[in-house]
Amino acid sequence: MPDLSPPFLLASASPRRRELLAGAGFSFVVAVPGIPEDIEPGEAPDAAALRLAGEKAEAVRVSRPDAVVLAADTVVVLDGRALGKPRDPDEARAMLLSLSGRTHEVVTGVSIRAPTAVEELVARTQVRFRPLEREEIDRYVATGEPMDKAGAYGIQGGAASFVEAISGSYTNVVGLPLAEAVISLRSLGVLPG
Ligand SMILES: Cc1cn([C@H]2C[C@H](O)[C@@H](COP(=O)(O)OP(=O)(O)OP(=O)(O)O)O2)c(=O)[nH]c1=O
Repeated sequence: MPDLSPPFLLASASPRRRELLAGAGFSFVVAVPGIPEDIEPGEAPDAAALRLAGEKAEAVRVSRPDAVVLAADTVVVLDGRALGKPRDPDEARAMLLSLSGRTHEVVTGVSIRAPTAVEELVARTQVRFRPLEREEIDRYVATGEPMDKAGAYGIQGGAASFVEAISGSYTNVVGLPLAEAVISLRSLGVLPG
């Protein structure tokens, strides 16, 4: 895929987002937004994901108004409640137990800010977990992998075998819905074709 012109910035510290975007053939520079990522009490998960994606993009855009800035925020939604990253291993265990044997939704808000226009989207994917044994949850949490991930799991890692079914975008679950992002970049006119 050709380079974007103007310059393309990924406003993210997430190695997953970097890998997904690079794997899709984009050239970009990473800028870490460094903003607090708290969901406000009573805030709907979709609204929170979109707000946080917008704040991350804006935090980078203010110092680079010449660039196209892409940011995203992913939350896991169970019974209408957003699960972010676990604060500690106990919370990771509790999150995984609550997801066991059930279907949840993974929601990613994406914000793309170009010099003269903005595109925002929310992608949703349904994920069904098989029933999990307490021991395997303990073993998984002990690997440390859940700690920097929404819902305390990585579908691309040790939690792959937890997933019985998925409906919707896989890359959305990993943190960046690529097909939707490319469509938005096209409609901003910053991606040829
Ligand atoms: C559900 C799930 C989430 N995740 C990750 C994607 C995101 O990196 C993370 C959710 O946290 P986010 O706050 O969306 O992203 P981040 O803090 O890692 O990075 P940044 O805000 O700087 O862009 O969870 C996986 O890697 N695999 C999964 O299966």
